[in-house]
Amino acid sequence: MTMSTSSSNLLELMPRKRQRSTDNWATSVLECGVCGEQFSLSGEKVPRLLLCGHSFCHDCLTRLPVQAHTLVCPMDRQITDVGSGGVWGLKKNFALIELMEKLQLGGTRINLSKSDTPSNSKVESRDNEDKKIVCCDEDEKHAATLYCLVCCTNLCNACSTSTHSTKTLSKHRRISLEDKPQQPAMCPLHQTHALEFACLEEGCQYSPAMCYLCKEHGKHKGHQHNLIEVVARSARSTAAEASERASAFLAQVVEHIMRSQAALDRIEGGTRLSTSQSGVVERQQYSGSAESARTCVRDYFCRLRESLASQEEVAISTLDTHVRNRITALRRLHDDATALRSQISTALSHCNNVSHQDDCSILASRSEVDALDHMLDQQQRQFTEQTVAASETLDPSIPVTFTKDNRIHIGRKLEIRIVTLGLDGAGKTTLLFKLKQDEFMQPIPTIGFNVETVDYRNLRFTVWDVGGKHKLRPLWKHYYLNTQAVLFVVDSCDTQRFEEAHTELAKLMSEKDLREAALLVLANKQDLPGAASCDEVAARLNLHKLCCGRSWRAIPCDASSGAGLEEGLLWLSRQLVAAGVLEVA
Ligand SMILES: Nc1nc2c(ncn2[C@@H]2O[C@H](COP(=O)(O)OP(=O)(O)OP(=O)(O)O)[C@@H](O)[C@H]2O)c(=O)[nH]1
Ligand SMILES: [Mg+2]
Repeated sequence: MTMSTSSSNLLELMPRKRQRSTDNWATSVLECGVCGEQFSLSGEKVPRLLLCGHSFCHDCLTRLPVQAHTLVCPMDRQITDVGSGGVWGLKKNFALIELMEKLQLGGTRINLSKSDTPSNSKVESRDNEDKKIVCCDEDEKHAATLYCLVCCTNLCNACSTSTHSTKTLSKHRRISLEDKPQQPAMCPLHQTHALEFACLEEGCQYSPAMCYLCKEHGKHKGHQHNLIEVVARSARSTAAEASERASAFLAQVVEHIMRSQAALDRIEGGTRLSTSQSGVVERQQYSGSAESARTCVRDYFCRLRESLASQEEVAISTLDTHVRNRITALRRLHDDATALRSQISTALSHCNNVSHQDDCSILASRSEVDALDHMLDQQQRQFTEQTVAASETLDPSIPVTFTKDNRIHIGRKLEIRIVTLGLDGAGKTTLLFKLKQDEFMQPIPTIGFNVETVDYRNLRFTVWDVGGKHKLRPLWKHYYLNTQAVLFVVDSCDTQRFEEAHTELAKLMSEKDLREAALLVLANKQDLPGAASCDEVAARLNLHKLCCGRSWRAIPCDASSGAGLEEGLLWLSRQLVAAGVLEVA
């Protein structure tokens, strides 16, 4: 649509000639400048505000052309940004609405729509318009206000008095023009007869109105019928109900459009027009929720990078300290060896000299040579011992391993502390022996604890095995501190005690010191007939619920063959080690 077309449309929409008295200021202020109809508190005639300050009714605004989300004011041609929501997005003129409400409450004689339904307000304002153009039949310049039921004339007050001044005429009943009875429509076939009846036959539904002659002798003869006003009343009430429903539905849809538009604006952000204190209209950028979410993600990763950077610094400083210590130790070794070399060279040269002496002289030096030989022997033994002890210092490699919490371990073995718990007789000690010596031994019930180190790849597990007898269980808590993993052993054949095992495990899981510890449940004694499967053990111990949020695993095993132990150690190492030069995985 071009601007010239819109201008011609605007002309159509410009105010009609108004016939209201100018002294009724409230009426003229509360009219739409385009259609001249009165504003209403809501609905189609509600006043909406343009950027230039002019207000027009919603109905007229929806008929103005919208180009690139802008409207041109019909009064001063200033442009208003309406956004993608169109006219619905324009602010209502609440000041005007408030004024109308106040006038209504104060009883000012203005005809505000109370029903507020768009259709009602429209019909009402059109009715008002029509009523106003009824001229007095005696003098066309006057507006009629009365209707004489006898003379059937529209009269103004003055003409009513002057024309009905005689004794006979003064008795004529005159009613307000608003109450004037409607003129009955006449039958197109029998023009002297009014259309008084409505035909109720299905075939006549498109032209049901009929006069007496049509009903008695014409095409509706014998048809079901009723009085036209009765049928019309029913149709009118149906239409009114439908109008009310449509109005409510429209309001619902408009509300939905506004809400969805508001949600879109909130997500996308954009530009908002606002009026400063000095009255200047300004455009303000505002960010939507999408941008806020992006900022939140960026902040999170920024903090993560900062935390990683500081962890990296700590790790590098640990490495530097390690390297410094290694270099210092190597230098000391080197210096000691250099001093020793000098001592040995001196002794060597002395021995060489003595060996070339004559018989008498060599005999005199004999004790001195023996002492030298003894000293060399002693130093060589000491040197060999030191060299063996320093073999690791002489290894130039620097093995590095990282734990899951990004701590660094430098050296061949990363030490991990584990505690083995479970009911008495579950097989904890048997499993420990199997791990350590690869032997199936018949242990006696543990009173106190056993501790062993088990090397696995680049890890060194220190495994604490604590007695599981009922009276020893209160001692378990002394083994929790700094424990990185718990091995909970269950006798898969002892189904009667699964409940007891569940209770003990539940207590362990609530321990503060074990909050970060990984949990490996070993369903032991799988070699015995009647052993419950690992899944059954997991279900009976309710592991999925008990260990929610923790790193855990249940593995079937038997201590007699060692089956399942390798898998368990591998799983543990993967839980505790992130990466390293020797790579666990
Ligand atoms: N067949 C079979 N017997 C096992 C297995 N594991 C343990 N046992 C036997 O179960 C019994 C109890 O084993 P222990 O290792 O002493 O049990 P525990 O959990 O250390 O018991 P407490 O020290 O009292 O807490 C011993 O007779 C073991 O030989 C297994 O996998 N298979
Ligand atoms: Mg034991």
